[in-house]
Amino acid sequence: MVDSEQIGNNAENTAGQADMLNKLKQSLKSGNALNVSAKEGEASNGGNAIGGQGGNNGKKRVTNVGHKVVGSDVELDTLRQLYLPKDPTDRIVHDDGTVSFIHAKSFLPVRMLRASERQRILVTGGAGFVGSHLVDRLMLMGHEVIVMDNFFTGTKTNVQHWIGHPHFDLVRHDVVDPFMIEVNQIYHLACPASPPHYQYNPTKTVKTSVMGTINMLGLAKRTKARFLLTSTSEVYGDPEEHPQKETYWGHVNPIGPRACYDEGKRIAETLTYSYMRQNDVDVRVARIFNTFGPRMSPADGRVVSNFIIQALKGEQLTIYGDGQQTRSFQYVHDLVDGLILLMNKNFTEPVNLGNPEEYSITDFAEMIRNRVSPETPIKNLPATMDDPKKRKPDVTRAITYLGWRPAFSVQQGLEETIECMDPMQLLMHQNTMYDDDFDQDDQDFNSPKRPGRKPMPTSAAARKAQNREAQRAFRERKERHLKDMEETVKKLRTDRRATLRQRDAYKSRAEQLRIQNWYLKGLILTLQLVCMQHKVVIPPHSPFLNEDALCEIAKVVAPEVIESYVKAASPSGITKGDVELPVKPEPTTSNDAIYIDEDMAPDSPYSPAPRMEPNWQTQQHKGTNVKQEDNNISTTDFNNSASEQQPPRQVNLAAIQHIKLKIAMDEFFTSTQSPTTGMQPTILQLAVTHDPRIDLVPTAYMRDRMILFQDLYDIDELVETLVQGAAFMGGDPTDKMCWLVPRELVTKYWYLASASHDLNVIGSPKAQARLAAIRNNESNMVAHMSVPISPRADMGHQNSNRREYFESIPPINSLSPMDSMSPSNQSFYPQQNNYPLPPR
Ligand SMILES: O=C(O)[C@H]1O[C@H](OP(=O)(O)OP(=O)(O)OC[C@H]2O[C@@H](n3ccc(=O)[nH]c3=O)[C@H](O)[C@@H]2O)[C@H](O)[C@@H](O)[C@@H]1O
Repeated sequence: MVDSEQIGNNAENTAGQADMLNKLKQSLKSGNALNVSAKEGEASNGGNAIGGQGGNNGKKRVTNVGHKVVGSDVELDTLRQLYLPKDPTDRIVHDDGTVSFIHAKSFLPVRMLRASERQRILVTGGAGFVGSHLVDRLMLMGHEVIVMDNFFTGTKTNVQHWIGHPHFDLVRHDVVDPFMIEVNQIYHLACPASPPHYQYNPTKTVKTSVMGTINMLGLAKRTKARFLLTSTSEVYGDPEEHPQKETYWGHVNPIGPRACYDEGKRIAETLTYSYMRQNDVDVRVARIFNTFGPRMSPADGRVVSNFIIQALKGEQLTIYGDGQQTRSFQYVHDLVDGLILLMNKNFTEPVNLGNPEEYSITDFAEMIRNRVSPETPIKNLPATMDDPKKRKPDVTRAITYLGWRPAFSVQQGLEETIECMDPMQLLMHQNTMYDDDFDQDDQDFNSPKRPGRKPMPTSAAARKAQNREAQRAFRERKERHLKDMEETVKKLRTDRRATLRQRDAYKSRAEQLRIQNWYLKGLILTLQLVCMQHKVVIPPHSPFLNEDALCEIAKVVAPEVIESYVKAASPSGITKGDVELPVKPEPTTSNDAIYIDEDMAPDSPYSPAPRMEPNWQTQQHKGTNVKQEDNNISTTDFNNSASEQQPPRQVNLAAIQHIKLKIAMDEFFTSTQSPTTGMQPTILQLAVTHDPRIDLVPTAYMRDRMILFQDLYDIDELVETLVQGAAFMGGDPTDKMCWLVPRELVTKYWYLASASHDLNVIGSPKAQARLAAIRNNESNMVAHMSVPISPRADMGHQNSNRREYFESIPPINSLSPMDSMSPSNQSFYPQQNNYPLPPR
């Protein structure tokens, strides 16, 4: 269990790690943090080496590596360019999490070799830690290199700086499977080398060692290539001889956890020499001792990378066992030198390649701790099984036959390795697949989960459980996604239906407007023709003719025209004497004022100035009380006498009525598509000046009468009665037969109706049939039965209004016969039934 205090401390540690690493790097460059005492020309082995043959005492700081004799010599700085961490220049990482790769690439210069000197070299495992350094050197030497790797422990990043080079090829291939290629040399490195890696899948490790080596030896046999096997110090097992010479046969537990690797390499050596003896394959065998250097993965699990990372992160250094076991560590460039020398020298016996600088693991841990972070604690964990107690190479053979000895001190190698640790990689390196090797108590971090693949559990059961969990999560995600999709589709369908409905409504409205437009154009044309016929000059269009305009018009038209206009606009319709030009109304702030258009309001900045409405727009209406409430305009108290004192109102009743009538008429004409000849102006309309509202009364007969008797009635009251009470029964709206009007209209304004028509209509079978149909709600006519003209009546109200309206009508046979044409004779009208009659 990790206690909460420790978690808190660890969280702080994590936050400061990036800073800490950067500081370390900085100070490392200036040689301070690690207390590095190794200077050029100064002997140094850190004082911890157990010493031995070929020790590093007195070693100079290395600046050049390789051997001229085989052409592998190169400056260390050149190699450093290939592995020192730097910002990648071949890509641009974008803020949205995408990356653009740039193809333009420059490579380090490689040696120019004659064709006869240039070798085609296959490096199996060439993308791994050791393999990639070998590839760098072979490339710089001017050879053609083919890297084969299955990327189990290797990465493309290790060799990416050569990808695209004409001398370089990269093949993703598992060496367990046969591979055909024409080559001159084969460096066979492919096999995981770190104990946690090779013990992860022991069977695969054995297959890789055995089948991989057979495949490569077969290839060498066929192509007559020279074959170099990278064997290991592990073939000596837990050695009883110290230091280990190549002649020592080893001490290996064939059934232990390390056997897959130890025995695999031993059989690989057996196979190599079998092919040599049996098939004349030109072979080399290198027995590699513990090696470290740049490009070691933070997840490698071997002691050098583990200790460096732990020290850099301020974690406990983990020593397996008592720490008295020894190892000899060599820097990777020395190993690569040895491998190239071995390949190119004529020596077929196995050769140890290692640095005899020997350390106990405890000493090595303290050395790294003291040089990186002295406060870092060291912790002992249980020993791993079959862990060799000591290991140190006898490199006499390498010195004698190859002229090779390790050049790098462990200190210099460590400096370079630490310098090359990528801080980002270190921070990412938490909870690796090997965490299970440690007790839970030893987990320094309870780090937040990182996105991406989970670490691979070590046990098969845990892997299965992880797979099951992943599959379940995937299923759930899929189901959620499908559900979301279904809902989206449903919503889109609903939206589509609504949009289609709206589109249809717009279409039909557009069609109505088109017809209305056509009709209005026709009307204007007709009016123009009439005006031409009667030599009337049409004044320019203006919603309100002001004083100036009227004076202007008066210059070109007869004075009677102006007089007519003013007369029509005056409330009484009577002018006294000379023409009375309308006066400009006083601006009002009364709440009762109704402005048809906001722009026409006196206060509006858009109001045309000077502007003067005709008087009829601002008159006070006798007996009429118009209120504006919730946009509803109600007219009440028709019968109030003129004597009743009403406060003066700036009410535009005439304009409102005009608009109501106009809207209603538009509706009729667009819905019924009836012929409109009935709306053509009558002779009286053309000849006699009259209130413009009369022009909107649908029946010509009624219009004429209204003009004739316009001095006898109150136009406002009459129009209001029509607007509120007239009902359209369908058919041609200009046909008086198609209208029902309020009873009041017939009784009060009897002179506007025709008694003979009344008789004819009521007594006619046609009227009876119509009314019967209306009452029974059967006729198609009912479907487009119209309604009170009032624009307030929407469709929803129309039906109920209509029903109530016609239900109040008695059966036709109960009506009293009209026995007189006299308007004064009230028996002429169905008194008791109180039902309205259509206008004549
Ligand atoms: O590096 C190498 O060249 C060699 O590494 C391994 O050999 P081994 O000596 O077991 O390598 P490490 O895992 O680095 O272990 C070295 C010693 O350090 C100890 N160790 C390792 C890791 C750690 O965190 N703590 C720790 O005490 C191990 O128990 C062992 O005693 C491989 O088995 C060899 O094939 C290979 O040649």
